[in-house]
Amino acid sequence: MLLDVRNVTKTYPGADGPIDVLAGVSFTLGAGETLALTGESGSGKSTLLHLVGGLDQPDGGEILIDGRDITGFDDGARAALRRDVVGVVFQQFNLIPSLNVGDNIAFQARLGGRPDDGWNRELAAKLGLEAQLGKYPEQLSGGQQQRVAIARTLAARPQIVLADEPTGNLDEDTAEAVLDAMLRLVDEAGAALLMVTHSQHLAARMGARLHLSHGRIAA
Ligand SMILES: Nc1ncnc2c1ncn2[C@@H]1O[C@H](COP(=O)(O)OP(=O)(O)OP(=O)(O)O)[C@@H](O)[C@H]1O
Repeated sequence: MLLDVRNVTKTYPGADGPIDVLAGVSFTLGAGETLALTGESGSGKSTLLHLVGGLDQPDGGEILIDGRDITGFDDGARAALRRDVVGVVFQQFNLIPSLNVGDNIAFQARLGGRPDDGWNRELAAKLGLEAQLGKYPEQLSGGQQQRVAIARTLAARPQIVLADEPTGNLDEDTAEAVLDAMLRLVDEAGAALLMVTHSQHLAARMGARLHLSHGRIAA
């Protein structure tokens, strides 16, 4: 199994005592599978994505990626995980202002030692960014920046794509096109996608759905 999340817990300190944001969450995600993560604001969706992406540590439970429990990883191993295995698309796009769109797209793949200009061009075409390749992030609209961030993540060919509302800033048609591209690319690359979305419509297009409520997965 590509991703195996077992009984993960995470507690944050709150004004009225500790808050059990995740109170024992378990699920699996295999190669080629897509999973929509839904739940009310504050239900712990971003927290869960951060844990799977190795950006934060759970208080309990195990997160196995390709059979290896990442919860015991040190900082170096977690950085390697994000460089080589897991790709994240968060709500902040974190594009590099001094690099043009083409170089932003290529950045992560180059960092991971997997540069592939043909794949980058294909991604730019699929995400409608061909005309923007020479531009800099500040010259782009929010939706264009979001598509560059998605292209950059997919360019590195991660086995697991984690996306936190990746189409949140986009109009309906563009959101649909971006999801089309992500699903197709995940399918072609045999990767897996875990995507937070508030859109029931987009969630319905994913292979399965995980609904978080009160720290647990609701049936
Ligand atoms: N670093 C932190 N310290 C303390 N509390 C936190 C921290 N990060 C998140 N929380 C709390 O944990 C809960 C879950 O937050 P999280 O961002 O995971 O929710 P979410 O489901 O992604 O929400 P949204 O849909 O609004 O993005 C919230 O109550 C939040 O205030």
